[in-house]
Amino acid sequence: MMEATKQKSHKKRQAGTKAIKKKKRDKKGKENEEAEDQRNPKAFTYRSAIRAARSKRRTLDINEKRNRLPQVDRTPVEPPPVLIAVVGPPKVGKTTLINGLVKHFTHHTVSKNQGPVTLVSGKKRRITFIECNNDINTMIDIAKVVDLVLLLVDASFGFEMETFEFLNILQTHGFPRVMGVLTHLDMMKKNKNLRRLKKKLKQRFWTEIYQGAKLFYLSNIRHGQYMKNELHNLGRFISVTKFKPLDWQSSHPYLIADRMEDLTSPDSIKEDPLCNRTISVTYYDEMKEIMAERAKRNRQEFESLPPEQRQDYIGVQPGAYVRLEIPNIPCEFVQHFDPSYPIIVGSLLPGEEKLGYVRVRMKRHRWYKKILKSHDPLIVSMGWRRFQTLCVYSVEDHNGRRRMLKYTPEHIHCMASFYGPVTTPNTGVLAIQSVNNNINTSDFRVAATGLVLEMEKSTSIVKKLKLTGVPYKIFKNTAFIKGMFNTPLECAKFQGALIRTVSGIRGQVKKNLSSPE
Ligand SMILES: Nc1nc2c(ncn2[C@@H]2O[C@H](COP(=O)(O)OP(=O)(O)OP(=O)(O)O)[C@@H](O)[C@H]2O)c(=O)[nH]1
Repeated sequence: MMEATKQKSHKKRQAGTKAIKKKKRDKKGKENEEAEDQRNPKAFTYRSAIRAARSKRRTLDINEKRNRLPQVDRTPVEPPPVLIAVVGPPKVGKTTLINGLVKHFTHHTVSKNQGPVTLVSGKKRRITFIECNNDINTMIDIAKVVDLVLLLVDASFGFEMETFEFLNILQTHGFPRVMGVLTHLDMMKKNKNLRRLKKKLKQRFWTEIYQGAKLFYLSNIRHGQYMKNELHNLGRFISVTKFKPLDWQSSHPYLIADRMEDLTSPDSIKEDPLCNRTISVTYYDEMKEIMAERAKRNRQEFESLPPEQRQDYIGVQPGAYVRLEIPNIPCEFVQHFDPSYPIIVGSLLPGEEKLGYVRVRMKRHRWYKKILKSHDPLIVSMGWRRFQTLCVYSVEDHNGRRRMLKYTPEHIHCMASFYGPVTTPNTGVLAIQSVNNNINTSDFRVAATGLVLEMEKSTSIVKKLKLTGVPYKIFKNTAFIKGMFNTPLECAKFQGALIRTVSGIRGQVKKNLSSPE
C-alpha cells in the first residue's frame, strides 16, 4: 500500500544570492527607518569626495579614449565591405550561423556555402561573411584581414583549443573587434545549471577579450535554424558596430578575393598540364589611410569628369569591384584550389621585398608542448608572409654580447635571429612548427609569439664552448696547453678567442706550436 507522503513545507532561503540580496534589502530598510534625519538632504550629489573624484576621472578617461580612438577615414564614396569571420571549433554551428544571418539580411536561403558571402546590410554598409576552418593557415590569414570576429563557443563543451589558438593569433597580428556567440545552449536541460554555465563562460570570455565584451546566446535550434529574434539581435549589432583600423592593415593595401578563375588557354594546359597559369581574382578594392588623403584631393579635382574618363586618370575607386589578372602562377594553385581557404592579395611598401637578418623578441608559448631548438626549421608568420626559416636563439648579456642558446628558455623572452624579409619594427611575429593538420590536432599549435626588434645586415651571436686541455708548461703570463684542439687548423680558427678557466683565470688563445714537445 502506498503511504500518503506529506508535502514539504516552504523553507525560507538561508544561503545563495537571493538570500543575501534579501538580507541586504531588509537591513537597508531598517537603517533608513532609524536614520531618517541623517539622510543626505542634498539629493543627487556625492557623499564621498574620493568616489566623486573617481567617477569624474572615469568620465574624463572615457571621453579622452573616445577622442583618441583612431577613426576610420571612410573617404571612399562607398566603403569596401567589412569582413566578418565566423570562427570556432568543428561542428560548433558556423555554417548554420552564416546561413541564418544571410537569411536575416537578404531573406534568401543559401543551400550551399562555399567561400565568402557578400551582402548589403544597410544604406552605407556591405558585409562579407567568411567561415574560418580549423586549418592553422586559414586562421593566420584571416586574422590579418578581419574586421569583426564572431567567436563561436559550444557551451556544452566550453572553450576549446582552437578558440585559444585563434585569440593568440589575433593578439600577435593586431586585435580586431571580437564578439562571442554561445551555441548548443539547448543541450543543457536544467535551467539552474544553464544560468551558472552562462555566467562562468561569460567571465572566461571577458578575461580573454576585455571586461564587458559582447557575448550573444543562441539558445535553441529549430529545423536546423537558430531562433529568429536572436539572429535579429546579432544582425543589428553587426550592422552598427564600429571597427578599429589595425596597424598593419592600415599601412598595407590589400584585397580578399572572393572568386578565382583560370584564364590559361586550354591548348597550353593540354601541351603541358604543369605549366604556369594565368588566373584572375575578384574583390572590392580596400583603400587604406596613407592613400586616402591623396584620393580625396584627386576626387575633388576630377569630380566633373564622366566616370570612364575619371577612371583613366585616377584609377579604380576604392570600394569598387575589381578583377585582377595575375600571370605565371604555379599550376598547384589551380589544382589544389579550395574555396573555403581565403585568398588575400596584399601589397608591400617600398623596400619590403628585400631580405635581411631579422631580430625578434620571442617567447615560446607556455602551452606549446615541445621546446624549440636553435637551427631547427620554424614556420614564421610576419606581415603578409608566412615562410620557413632557421632561427638562432640568443640572450643579451650585461656587456651587450649576444650569447647563443641551444634551446628557448622556459617562460621568459629570448632573442631569435633569422634571415627573412625586411619588416618594420614592432610588427607581430607568430611561429609554428608544422602546418600539417593531420598530426595530433588536440595539442596547442602556436609555438611562439614575438615582436620584430630590428633589421640588420649581419648579426653576430657568440657561442660558449667548453674545451679541456692539460697545461704542461706555465710561465708568468703564458701557459702551454696540450690536447685542447685536435688539429692545427682547428687551433688557428680560435686564435685570439678569449678563454676563461673554471677557476676564473682569464686569457686568450695566442697560437699553435708547430711541433709541440
Ligand atoms: N542542438 C544544437 N545543435 C546545433 C546548434 N548549433 C548547430 N547545431 C548542429 O550542429 C551541427 C553542425 O553545425 P554546422 O553549422 O555544420 O557546424 P560547422 O561549425 O559549420 O561545422 P564544420 O564546418 O564541420 O566545422 C548541425 O547538425 C547543426 O544542426 C545548437 O545550438 N544546438
